[in-house]
Amino acid sequence: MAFSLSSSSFIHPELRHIVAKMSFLDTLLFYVIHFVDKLGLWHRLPVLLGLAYLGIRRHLHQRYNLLHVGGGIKGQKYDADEFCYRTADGKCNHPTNDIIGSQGTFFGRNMPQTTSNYGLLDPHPTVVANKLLARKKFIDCGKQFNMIACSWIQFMIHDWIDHMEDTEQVELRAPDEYAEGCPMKSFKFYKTKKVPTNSPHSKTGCLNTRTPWWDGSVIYGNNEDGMKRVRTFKDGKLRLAGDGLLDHDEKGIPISGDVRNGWAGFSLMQALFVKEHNAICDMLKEHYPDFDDERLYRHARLVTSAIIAKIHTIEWTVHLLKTDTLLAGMRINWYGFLGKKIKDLFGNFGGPILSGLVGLGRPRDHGVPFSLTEEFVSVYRMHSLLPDELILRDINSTTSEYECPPVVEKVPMSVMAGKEGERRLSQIGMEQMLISMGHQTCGAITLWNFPSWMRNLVAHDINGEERPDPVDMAAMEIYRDRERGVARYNEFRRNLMMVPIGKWEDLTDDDEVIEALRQVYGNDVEKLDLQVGLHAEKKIKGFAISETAFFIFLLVASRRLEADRFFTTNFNSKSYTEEGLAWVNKTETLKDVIDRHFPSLTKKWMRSSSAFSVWDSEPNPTNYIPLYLRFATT
Ligand code: HEM
Repeated sequence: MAFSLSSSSFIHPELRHIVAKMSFLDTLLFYVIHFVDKLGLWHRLPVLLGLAYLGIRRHLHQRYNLLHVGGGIKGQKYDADEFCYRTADGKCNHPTNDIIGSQGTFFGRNMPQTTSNYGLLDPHPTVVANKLLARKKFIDCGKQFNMIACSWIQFMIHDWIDHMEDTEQVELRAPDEYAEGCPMKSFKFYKTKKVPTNSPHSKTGCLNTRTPWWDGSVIYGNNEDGMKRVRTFKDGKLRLAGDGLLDHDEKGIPISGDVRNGWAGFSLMQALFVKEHNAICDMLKEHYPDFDDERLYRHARLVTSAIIAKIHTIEWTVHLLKTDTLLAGMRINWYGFLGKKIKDLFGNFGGPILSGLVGLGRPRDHGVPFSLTEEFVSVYRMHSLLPDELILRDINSTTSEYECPPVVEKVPMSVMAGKEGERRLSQIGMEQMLISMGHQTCGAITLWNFPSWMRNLVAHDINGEERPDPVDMAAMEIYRDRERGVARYNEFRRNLMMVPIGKWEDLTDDDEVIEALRQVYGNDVEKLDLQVGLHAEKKIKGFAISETAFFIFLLVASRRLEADRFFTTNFNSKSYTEEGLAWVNKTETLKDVIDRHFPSLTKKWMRSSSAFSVWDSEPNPTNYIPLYLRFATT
């Protein structure tokens, strides 16, 4: 039966082999989304139907787009009651296997490694970077997203993912005919480390040097040594300098959970959440005077990590994908269809749809142990969010309320990175930096917008030390996806059950882009690199990213919550304390966190509805949300 359905002429011929693997019921569900996809319709549907479409899609991705890598690594059972806190290296979170999700485990996959035979240099990454990625003129993303939003996502990336490097280097040398226009004729970098996996999907896999859980490792570190470095071992608190910013070691490297490839905006986010952690410690100590340093630290870490996850889910993502359907969808992920008020009153009684993923009785991994995936890394390559200059504003000006303060200086972003960035940040101070970033729009995720300064970038190693060989990040990103066997754009879409493109006009209506694509890839749409496709794709109104990238988010954003014991079984007062849970519950937005530490700052400077939108923009009109969804979205 499944065969006859899958071979139906209704299904795009290139998707039939995927459908052939499906159960009868899933094939029927696939028909529904495929029908909607063919009409290009889901984002125009009324909210409830849009949510139903996304619900079906997520279900199918959970069934067919989660592949476990590294079956050979055997973990052990452990006593979950004894480890009812987030450990330094991410061990002891999966209910029955202590290793899953810990530092140094494999990246998973959402689809098999590419089956295409294109070579690593076909076409040359430098040519792709020059012709399609390099910024000609800064393209901003309007009022939707500001530099705080841009720094926030780097803050998240450094919580979740980073590939372990090999000790062997590779050199990329621009072909002679293009060398002229290149910022660097050649550059060297370390290969990604590949290790045997014992998995059917891929013989080798890559290792994550960070803990993939949403555990705040960006401020707490990814192992015992990292954790010791950041703690004061007094009252549960973390180290901060006297000016409220991160402390530094004798070499000028910040003391924080992750110090690789940072810049002042990223460091500011770290410092803000260290402040939050320390404020939670104070609150807990007041309510529970018997708690010792260790207990205060453990509870405060759980609470801080949950606040970070919550802000990302119900605020940052909603601003990235600014549509009513996603506003409802993301809040339903946290609070459920019945909304916050009902959840506050009755707790989790209705399962994931009615009461949300958070606080579910048990973690759910859909039969595939939790990890973040290669494809997830690829869709988060969003360096075009970064501008070329940071615009500093005069916060002592007599500007009237909510007006954009005047510019005092435009500082090249390259200067704001690394140690020099840290030095500048301590001169600028937290408040001026927050207000300046709040008022600056960030870059749009589109072609010809890759920051110029990152094409000759001094990168940093895992200890925050400068690398001797600068790199062309734009070319390197193309190389990385190929090196890691991530499918190119069309194969990626097919694997996500999306209709592939047949010609360049299916991707974009921009003639200039089509001409440039032809120059680089000829008429071979299969050759199109994933990054180029994601950046060129026509966007859904309100979305700052492509639809193709979004379907990976749809799967992984839920998974980060529902697979984690501390957002499900252990999201309770025993692990978090009564007061800790109340702190998570009352914190809804980044503005709430900023207000806690700088009580008059947003009142004076922020007109926008969210700290992630440009601050002098008009607040959102109350979105049209149908009556039956009002309680879910407020
Ligand atoms: C000043 C800011 C930033 C600098 C200097 C920077 C630099 C770098 C460098 C050097 C790498 C490693 C490249 C490699 O060896 O493959 C990297 C990886 C990456 N960056 Fe950034 N980055 C910045 C901001 C951002 C932002 C805003 C995002 C947005 C999401 C982002 C997302 C990523 C991702 C997804 C990776 C891949 C990680 C992996 O391979 O596991 N970065 N970045």
